[in-house]
Amino acid sequence: MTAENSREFDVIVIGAGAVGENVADRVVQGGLSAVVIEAELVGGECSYWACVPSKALLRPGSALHAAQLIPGATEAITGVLDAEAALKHRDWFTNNWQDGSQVEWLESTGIELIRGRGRITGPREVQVDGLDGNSYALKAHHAVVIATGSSPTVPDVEGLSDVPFWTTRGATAAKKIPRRLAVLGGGVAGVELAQAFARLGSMVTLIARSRLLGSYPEEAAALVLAGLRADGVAVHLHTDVDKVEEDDDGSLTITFDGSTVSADELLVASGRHPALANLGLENVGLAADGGKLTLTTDVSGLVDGPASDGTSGYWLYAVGDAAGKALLTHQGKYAARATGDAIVARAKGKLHGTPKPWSPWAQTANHHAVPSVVFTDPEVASVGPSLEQALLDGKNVTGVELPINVSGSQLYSPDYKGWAQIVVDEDRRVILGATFAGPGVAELLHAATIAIVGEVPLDRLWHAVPAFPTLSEVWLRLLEKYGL
Ligand SMILES: Cc1cc2nc3c(=O)[nH]c(=O)nc-3n(C[C@H](O)[C@H](O)[C@H](O)COP(=O)(O)OP(=O)(O)OC[C@H]3O[C@@H](n4cnc5c(N)ncnc54)[C@H](O)[C@@H]3O)c2cc1C
Ligand SMILES: NC(=O)c1ccc[n+]([C@@H]2O[C@H](COP(=O)([O-])OP(=O)(O)OC[C@H]3O[C@@H](n4cnc5c(N)ncnc54)[C@H](O)[C@@H]3O)[C@@H](O)[C@H]2O)c1
Repeated sequence: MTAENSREFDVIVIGAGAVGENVADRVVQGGLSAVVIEAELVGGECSYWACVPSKALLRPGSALHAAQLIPGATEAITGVLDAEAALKHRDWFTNNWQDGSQVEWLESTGIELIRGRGRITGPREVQVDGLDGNSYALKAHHAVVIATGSSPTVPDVEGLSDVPFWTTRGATAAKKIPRRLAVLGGGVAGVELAQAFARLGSMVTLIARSRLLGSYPEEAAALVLAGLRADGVAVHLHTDVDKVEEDDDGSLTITFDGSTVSADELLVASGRHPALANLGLENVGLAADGGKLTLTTDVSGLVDGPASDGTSGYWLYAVGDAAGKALLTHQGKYAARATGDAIVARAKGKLHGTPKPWSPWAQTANHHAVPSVVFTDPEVASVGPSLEQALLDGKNVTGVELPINVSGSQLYSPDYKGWAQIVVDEDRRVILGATFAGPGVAELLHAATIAIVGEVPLDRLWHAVPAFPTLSEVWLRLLEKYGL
């Protein structure tokens, strides 16, 4: 028996991942009412099947390896990783896939939650098939926000649809470590999870149709490749998978390049696309273009289309993975803060039209400074364009590159291997991009992000003195090599 509940809110947010939660938080802080609709767990992919569990699975291996690299500590290491304890730690980190604490937080902020699947039925209107069996007809006074995240893109490989395989959900929520794991895809998810499982005891084969980490500089990817190989991962690059078959004993045979590999599990990590299917977008004139639906948004997250054509005012927004720009939690949350604040500002008549760059309502950094970290060992930390990308963009730039070899890296380990690159805009003499690869470099990244966002002139950056003996001394070496 279903009851129809008609409700009205200032803002309706579809999807209670990290991004949806943040939009709702900002609008409520701005004095508007908000409801979030969630079909699965409050907290979304990052908390339960992505960032958090994958990092929990990687951290024991990187902690052990860091100790193994330094004389004095190496001698103290007499055992191997305890996979069962690592899985238990991962379970703790994901709250055992229970979202009670996140629901408590929602309640404490005054955001209403409706559990169910949301679907847009018209301008400012959302229908929810509630998990409680009820149906909800919701109306938004100001805005509907699509924060539905992304779904794995599964490649068209012969036999794949007939066999059981893991997407990143299967891998991050694994209950045991498979003896043999095959990984299809050499992007961030593929390399991180290949290393995590190799260090936890799996024999891992990674097959990538191009090089590893295609959007990062080759020198950085080469260090990650060496790290994977040192952990015993068999890596096959520039290789297409031809066929996947299930054997009588339940194992899988993967055929590629005329050879085969057997595996107990296959992880398909070949990219993601915005989760926009069955969202009712056709009801507001947004149809799939050539099969896949993507949305175009302005700097405030406003969807380009019927919602911004002036007929029904500004009301439809997309943020986070659903907007398809930077599929990263921190960048999605940044976009969420800007979108939430833009909705409030428009509701209060403080914002008309498109917000100015770098105003609180504009996601300007999405176009200049998106930081990302590949949490392998060695790590890769990058922000802004690589030299290759900047040159493709037609910028007048100089690249400065060097191996990381400073007192801080020697202190880290006598065998430390790292690489760094900065990209200098010659017209403005500021840094446009930076990449660091090596153990422990993730914490170097925010300095680069600040230098880029703040457009700090190189001559002033020269006065930012790195402490001795830290990895940050690489900044000084880079500026010296540039010619300061
Ligand atoms: C293996 C892996 C590791 C990652 N590691 C990192 C990392 O270390 N750092 C990082 O920054 N990023 C990482 N990411 C990316 C990160 O997980 C995403 O960028 C982030 O989760 C996006 O947040 P979101 O809120 O946009 O979407 P999601 O977290 O996917 O949330 C969307 C929510 O919407 C709900 N939903 C969807 N459709 C509907 C509907 N119709 N009605 C109601 N609810 C709906 C879903 O159930 C979901 O809860 C990783 C991704 C993967 C796959
Ligand atoms: N540390 C992090 O921040 C982190 C970790 C994991 C994932 N993520 C995010 O999640 C997103 C998805 O990660 P991902 O690794 O799945 O995507 P990705 O886009 O980084 O990599 C996809 C890989 O799959 C390969 N591929 C695509 N189609 C293929 C095909 N038909 N056959 C064989 N290989 C194919 C690509 O060449 C590429 O190597 C990323 O965009 C990233 O932003 C972030």
